Order: sequence, then C-alpha cells, then structure tokens
Amino acid sequence: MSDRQQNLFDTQPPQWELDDAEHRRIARVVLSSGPAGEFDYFVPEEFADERKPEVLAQAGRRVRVPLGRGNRPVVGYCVEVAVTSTGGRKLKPVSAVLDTAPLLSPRMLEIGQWIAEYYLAPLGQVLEGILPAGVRGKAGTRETTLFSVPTRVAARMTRLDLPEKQAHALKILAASSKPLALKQWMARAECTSGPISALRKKELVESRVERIDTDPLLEQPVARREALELNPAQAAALETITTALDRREQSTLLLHGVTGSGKTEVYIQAIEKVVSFGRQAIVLVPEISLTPQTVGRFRERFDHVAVLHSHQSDVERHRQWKRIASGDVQVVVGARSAIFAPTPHLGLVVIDEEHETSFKQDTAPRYHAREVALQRTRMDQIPLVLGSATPSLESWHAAGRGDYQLISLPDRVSNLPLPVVRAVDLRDQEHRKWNRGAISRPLHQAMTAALADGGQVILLLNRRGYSTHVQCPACGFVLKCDSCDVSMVFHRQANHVVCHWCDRVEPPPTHCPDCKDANIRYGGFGTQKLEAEVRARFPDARVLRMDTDSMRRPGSHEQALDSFRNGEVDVLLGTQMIAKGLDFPNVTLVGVVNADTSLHFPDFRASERTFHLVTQVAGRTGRGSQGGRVLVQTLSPDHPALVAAMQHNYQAFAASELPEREMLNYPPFGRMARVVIRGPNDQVTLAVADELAGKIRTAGAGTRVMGPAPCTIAKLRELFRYHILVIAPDVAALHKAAAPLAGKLKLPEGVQWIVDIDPVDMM
Ligand SMILES: Nc1ncnc2c1ncn2[C@@H]1O[C@H](COP(=O)(O)OP(=O)(O)OP(=O)(O)O)[C@@H](O)[C@H]1O
Ligand SMILES: [Zn+2]
Repeated sequence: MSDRQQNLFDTQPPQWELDDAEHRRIARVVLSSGPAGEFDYFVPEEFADERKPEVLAQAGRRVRVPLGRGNRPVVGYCVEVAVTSTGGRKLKPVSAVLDTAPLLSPRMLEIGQWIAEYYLAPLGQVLEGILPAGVRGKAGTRETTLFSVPTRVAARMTRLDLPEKQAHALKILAASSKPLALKQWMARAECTSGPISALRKKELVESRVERIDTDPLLEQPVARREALELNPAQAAALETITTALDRREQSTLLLHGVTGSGKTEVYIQAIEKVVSFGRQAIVLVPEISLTPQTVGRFRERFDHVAVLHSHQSDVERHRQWKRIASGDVQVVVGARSAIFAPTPHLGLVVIDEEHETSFKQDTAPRYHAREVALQRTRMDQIPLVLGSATPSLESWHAAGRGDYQLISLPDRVSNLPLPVVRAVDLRDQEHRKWNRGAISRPLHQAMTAALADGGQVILLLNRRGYSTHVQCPACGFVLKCDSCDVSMVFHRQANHVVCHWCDRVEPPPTHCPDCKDANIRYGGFGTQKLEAEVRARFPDARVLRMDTDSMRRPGSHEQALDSFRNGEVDVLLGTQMIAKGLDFPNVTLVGVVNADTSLHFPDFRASERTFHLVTQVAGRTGRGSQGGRVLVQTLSPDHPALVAAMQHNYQAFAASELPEREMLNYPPFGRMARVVIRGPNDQVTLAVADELAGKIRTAGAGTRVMGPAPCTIAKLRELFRYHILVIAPDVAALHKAAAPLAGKLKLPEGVQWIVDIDPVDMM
C-alpha cells in the first residue's frame, strides 16, 4: 500500500487493534455513472491476497459492487483501500475486481480528485472521463490462459507415474523459462490437448489468466535530424528553461515568441535535456496542429515518440497508453487529454499555442488542460512551459503578477521580418461600388500580384457554408432552425439549408414561408461562396477550401496541407483551421476576408479571440525569403484589437484589453463560473434558473451573480436555455457561491443544469 493511501485514512488503527471485529479491509469506491459520492465496501479475503495480484482490490482498479436496496450490480473505481474501523456500519462486500492491474496510478487519482473538487464534478465521472475508452475496454488485447508447473510438483516430478505423453508435456512446461499459452505448449510438446487436459485434471499444472496484445505495435523508423543552432534569443530561452529544470521544483514559464520565432526548437532542446535525465515530457498541441508535420519534427529528434489524439482507434490509443506507462516513450505529443498520459517519470510539460480554446473540454469534466498541467507539474515539482505568439490574457496577467516567468522571443528566426499588415476599410464607398462580392479591389490586386510572382495565398473566412442567412426582404422573416434559436445556413453543394448547431437539414425555401413572397434572399458570405468567387475571379488558380465540411474524411486535413506544401494549390481558403501553426515559406499573401465576424460576438473574450486569429493567420506569411503581406478587410479598422494585431503588438493589445476586464472584474482578474439550465418548457426552466440563482446569491457573499438571462443561443435542440454567471474575486469565493450546486437538487422533469468553472464557451 502506498504512503498516500495510508495517510488518507486519518483513522488508521494501531497494529494491536487490527484483530478487532470492527476493523475490516475497506474499499472506498466512486461510481462511473449514477449517484455521486464515495461508497465503502468490505473487501473479502479473496480480493485481499497479495499473492494473487490479478484479483487484488487496490486503488486505481475498477470493481463491481452491489448498489442500493436492490443490490443492483454497478461498476466503480476503487480510490482507496485500507484496514480501518467500520464505525459499526454493516458493509456490503465487493463482488468482483475487474482489472488485473491499476488503470490509474496514485498520482492520476490525485489529479482526478483535484479536478473533481475544482470543477465540481463527481469523481467517478472524472475518472471515467480521463481514462480513454480504449484503455478501459483494453482494446486490442485478449485474455489468454498461461500455464506453469508449481514448485511442489516440480520437486517430485521424477517420482510421478504418468503416461508417456503427459510426462513429456509436463517436462517441456517445467523446462520453459516463462509460463506458456496453450498453443505454445502444445506446439513445443508436439502433443494434442488431451494430455494437457489430463495434467490439469490431476492438478499438476497451474494456470492464470493474462492479457496479451493481439498484434504488436510497429513503429515506423524516421530519418533523424540534427539540432538547429539556436539564435541568441532562443539560446537564452533554453537557458531559462534548463535552469528551471535544474531547480527541481515547479515553475511556470510563459514563452512569448512571435509567429515564426522558432519556439518548437526551444521545446525540443529542452526536452532533450529532460530525456537525458531518463525522464519523459508531455507536449500538448491543439488537435488541429497534430499534423504529420508537427509530429514529424519530434520523431526526427527522439527515438520514442507517442502520439495521442481523438481520431485514433481504441486499439491504437490503448497501445500508446501502455507504451507510455511502461516508460519506453520519451515524448508524448498529443491534444488536450494527453495531459493524463501515464508517464512514469514526468520531467516537463509543454503547452504549445497555450491560448487555444480547444484546451478546454466542453463536456463533463469541463477541465482546462492548462489548469490540470499546472496541478500535475506542482505534484511532480517540475516546470511547465506555456508557448504562444498570442498568450491568453490569463497567462499574460499571471506573468505580470510574477506567478509565471516570462521569456520572450521578439523576432523571427534568421532575421526574417514580420509581414506588413494593412487594413482594407470596407466602409469605403469605393469598395462598395467595386462589387457585391467578398473580395475588395485591393485584395483582388494583391492576389493577382502574388499569384503572378508564383507565391501562394491564404484567405481566412471564419464561416462555413454558402450563404450564412436566408431572409425575406418583403417581411423581414429570417429562416431559423425549428429546434434551435439560430439562423439556417445555405450549403450550395449539398443544396440544403442546415443548422450548424444541431445539424438539422431542410430543402432550401424558394419563397418566404411566412408571407409567401418569392424574392427570398440568400445573404452573407460563407467559405463555399468565397470559393466560388475566387474561382470566378482567378480561373487559372488552383483553389482548395478547408473547413469542417470539406475535411470530413479522416486524413483529408493532412492531404490538403500536403498538396498546399507541394505547391499543387495556389489559393488555400478556409475557416480558422488554416490560421494555425502552419509553416509554409511560399505563402506571400494572407487575406482576412472579414475580421468583424468574431469581433462582435456576445462574449467578453470576443476582442481577444479576434486578436489571436488575425495575428496567427498573419503569421502564416513572410516565412520565406520572398517576404509576405497581409490585408485585413474590416468595417472596424480602428478597433484596438485589430490595430494591435496589424502591428503585431501583443503588449498594446493587452494594455487596451486588461483595464476593461479589470473594471468588470472579469477573468483574468476575477474567477468566473457559468451555470446553464435547460429544459423543454421555457417558463419552468426559467423558474428553476431563478431559484438556483437565488441559492447562489445566498451562498456567495462578495460574489457577483448575474442572471438568469437567456443564453445567446436561447434554444438548442428543442431545449430552452438560461445561464447564470458568477464572478468572484478568487477560487475559494467562487466555490463557496457554487456550493448549492454540489448538493442534491430536486428538478422538474426534463430540466438539467451544468456548471462550467472558468468557462470559455459563452454561447
Ligand atoms: N535557430 C534556427 N535557425 C534556423 N531555422 C530555425 C531555427 N529555429 C527554428 N527554425 C525554423 O524556423 C521555422 C519556424 O519555427 P517554428 O515553427 O518553431 O516557429 P514558431 O515560433 O513555433 O511559430 P508559430 O508560432 O508561427 O507556429 C521552422 O521552419 C524552423 O525549422
Ligand atoms: Zn438546430
């Protein structure tokens, strides 16, 4: 038993009391679904025998236990086992131990516990959420029975009177250095299963069940590459990180490096140091960046790299998980959930593009990988490196306060300049006269020039579909989804209108459903319409569109990026998935088709998102010797977030945005929780929301409670939605206000609520 488990039972009895009938071996269990809370069960002798590790009740393994009056069998995670007082309670026994070894290490249980407390989620649900399904289901393995000769039999083997075939089979098994599976044994002994069954009946052999891989993992060898020679800023950054590694205590380093400043090379050289100590590193990147290009950069430099992402099969994930747990892997590169990778001796965690919203999980448990990483590195006393050209204001503010150490890479590698960014003011009459399309005259001219010089062009438009709304000019009717309070979007290729929230699909209307006017208009620009416009304007250019509609097939994302890299595509256009992390030297022009789409979102982070997006997409150009330029089409060229993005001036952005946040005590100053209540009946849902808001107000003195108010998407999938925002000066106050949410709440039929701590999604 580990130290931790003993410590957790504060009633650990002195040795002489262990015989007392009141003292029992007790397993504390949390359920993976169903009622929250911890349940104690008594551990029968058969699951307490250290000599039978495959059925030992132990923290981190799953068990089957009887629940409730009907003793319904349910599955739960054992989180502690200790010999302790039953306190006079009558405990039910554990019915079965389901895992032959712990699925969760004591450290992972500790992290799970932290997540449960911080994000107000039941521990069982958290543990179920942090273990990949393939690991829980042991995908890609099967159970096999292994045979061996017990010592008591081996000692008297010569004296046994056995038929010849049985004697031979037994001799072969005794001579084997390892237990043998039935097939192996039969092959070596050159016998049928007959003699083996006879030996088993006579209890001359022992058997145990083990899991083996159905087919082993093969790693593709990759050509190795030498380390790059760091420029002085990179060398200084590396020096700071290695000093932090040598301190052997937790510290968080914020690596603020402009786009193309060579952050990845700094991470790699820091990890080389970690690996030289025999430790492992975890590198988190946004899912979308898990391209072969990114993964390849690590594979070229380390022998053993594991990749974890959500498109992997269960079998693949399980294999990677086991490889990591065995200590064979030096570097784990993965998306958000890779923060739970079971590295035995973690030495460093790196989060690249740390500002990305995809690091926050949008289903329960609603954790942010950055917060989890902070906890995990604290538990292990190791450094955490957060890298970005556009750090989140949370991280920037923490650095400003001195909680994080700031490292800067102010320039691009090889003295490449940052691209010149110019605004195209769409309010300008001249642009309006020029056309009704999405591409202004200056952007058209810049594209012509770039293509004529053999350069490549990236166009960003953060809206998919063809027309983003369908409206009747006669009566003003806007076509909305029947189930959701959002506009339907016209998709021309499929020739239907679709709800981007619930995927409802309908035929496109030919006249207004309300007033029957035949002039119904399809307005607003989506990526499909932009693609049509580009093809019409530049008939000779090879155009590729990248958005979630065109990238549905597995592997299509990589294929698209490959063809762009190989110069088979001249114009790459798409949603934000083209804005990030790509390193293509031949891109000489980036056009932001409409910078306003994200600027006026009803979300306190709208400016920050816009700043990130424009800065990041601008960073995709000028990465080669031909230089590069950026045009940003906007109706708000004077907006501080856009002005700062156009000047590549993160500090200016932070200086304009932080005071606004401070005034309202929004993050990063205050802490926020968002409670969403949804239900099939509008009035009932609102009444529940009102009641909850009242309870929260009572519980949290000193916190600001806003709402309930209808969510921006006031109806989604037939359910009405209200939200309550709680803003507190610190986490403790936030938790105090949210305390009513932790208890049992009696809710009317169909009404549900969720709580989101540090919310990112405000819709
Ligand atoms: N010291 C160096 N000398 C020469 N080239 C370098 C050096 N460091 C990095 N590079 C190259 O510079 C390019 C940009 O580096 P990298 O992609 O790491 O930048 P980044 O800071 O991560 O950019 P972004 O934030 O835009 O993703 C890469 O092609 C990389 O190989
Ligand atoms: Zn819908």
